[in-house]
Amino acid sequence: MLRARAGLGLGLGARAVPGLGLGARAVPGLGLGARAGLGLGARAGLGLGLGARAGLGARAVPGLGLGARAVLGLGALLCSRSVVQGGSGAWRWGPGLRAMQCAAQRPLRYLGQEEAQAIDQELFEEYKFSVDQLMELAGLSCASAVAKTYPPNSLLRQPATILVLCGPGNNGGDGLVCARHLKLFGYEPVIFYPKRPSKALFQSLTIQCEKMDIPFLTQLPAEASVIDELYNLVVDAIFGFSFRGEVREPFASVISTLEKVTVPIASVDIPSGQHRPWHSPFFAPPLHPLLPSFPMLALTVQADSPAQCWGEHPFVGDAIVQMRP
Ligand SMILES: NC(=O)C1=CN([C@@H]2O[C@H](COP(=O)(O)OP(=O)(O)OC[C@H]3O[C@@H](n4cnc5c(N)ncnc54)[C@H](O)[C@@H]3O)[C@@H](O)[C@H]2O)[C@H](O)CC1
Repeated sequence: MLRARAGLGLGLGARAVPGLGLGARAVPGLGLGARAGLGLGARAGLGLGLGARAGLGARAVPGLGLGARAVLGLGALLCSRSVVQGGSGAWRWGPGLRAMQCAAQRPLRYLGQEEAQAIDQELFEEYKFSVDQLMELAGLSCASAVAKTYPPNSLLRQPATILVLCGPGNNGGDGLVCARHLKLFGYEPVIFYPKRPSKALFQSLTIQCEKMDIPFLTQLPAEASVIDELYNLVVDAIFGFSFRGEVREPFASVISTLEKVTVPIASVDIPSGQHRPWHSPFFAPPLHPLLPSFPMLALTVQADSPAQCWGEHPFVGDAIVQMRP
C-alpha cells in the first residue's frame, strides 16, 4: 500500500475511502488537508484532523498492507474490524487523530477499570503524554461525535443549546474541553460544574470557557422538564473510570434529574450512574438506568460498560490507542 498525505492545520471533514482503490479527501474547516490513498482497506467516517496531521509536511508510507487501523483521535470513523483486542500485548500507542464509530455488532472487548487506569498510566509515564494533551483530544472527540450525530442546524431548538454537566475529575475536564469545541462548531453550550478541583489545569479550562462566553449555571434546574425545554442535548461528563461506590451529592441529585430528562444524553466515556461492579464477569443492572437510547462517547478504551449501555450512536474516540496490525 502506498500512501501519501499532506496536511495542515485543523479541519473537520468527512471522507469515505471504500474497498480497494484510490480515495481522496478534502478537509474543510480551519485548515487544509488532503490525502490520497491507494490500498486495501475500508474506511469511512468523519475525521477531525488535529495533531497527527497538524503541521506542514508530507510523508509517504511505502509497503504492502492490509490496514485495519484503529487510530485514535477525533471525530468518528467506522472501523473495519474489532477495535479492541484482548491482552496487553495487543496494543500499541501512537498519536493519531481519528476516532472510530464502531458498529454495535462488532465484537469488542472492554477493559476493566484497572486495565483502563493502567493504560492511562502507561501513556503518561512511558509515552510521555500529558493529561492536557489527552484531555484536549478527548474533549474534541466528544464534540465531534456530537456534531456528527446532531449537527447544529438539525436541532429543534435554535440556537443549538447543549447542557454540559461536568464532574469533579478528568471526565469533567473532558466536558469543559468538549464545551469549548462545541461552541466553535456553532452550538450554544451551557456548563454546570458544581465541584471544581483547585488544580491549575481545571482552572485554566474554566477560564477558557468563560473567555469564550460559555455560561456556567450556578444551579441545575431541578425539574427535568425545564432541561428538556431549554436544551437539545445533555453531555454527561460527570464520572469516568474512577467512579466508585454510591453516588454522593451534589451528583446524586444531578443524576436523579438526568434520569428523567427526555432529550438525548451523550455520555463521555461511561454513562454516569451506570457503573457496574468492576471485574465482574457478568453484566449487572445499572445503578441508575438512564434512557436506553443515548449516544455514548467512549474514550481510549471503554471500561466495563455493558453492551446494553451503548445507545444508538456508540462512538469510540480513543485519542491515542492504535491497534497492532
Ligand atoms: N484515558 C484517556 O485517554 C483519557 C481519559 N480521561 C478522562 O478521565 C476520566 C478519568 O478521570 P479521573 O479523574 O481519574 O476520574 P473521574 O473523572 O471518573 O472522577 C473522579 C472524581 O470523581 C469523584 N468520585 C468518585 N466516585 C464518586 C462517587 N461515588 N460520588 C461522588 N464523587 C465520586 C472522585 O472523588 C474524583 O473527584 C476518564 O474516564 C476519561 O473521561 C482524561 O481526559 C485523559 C484522557
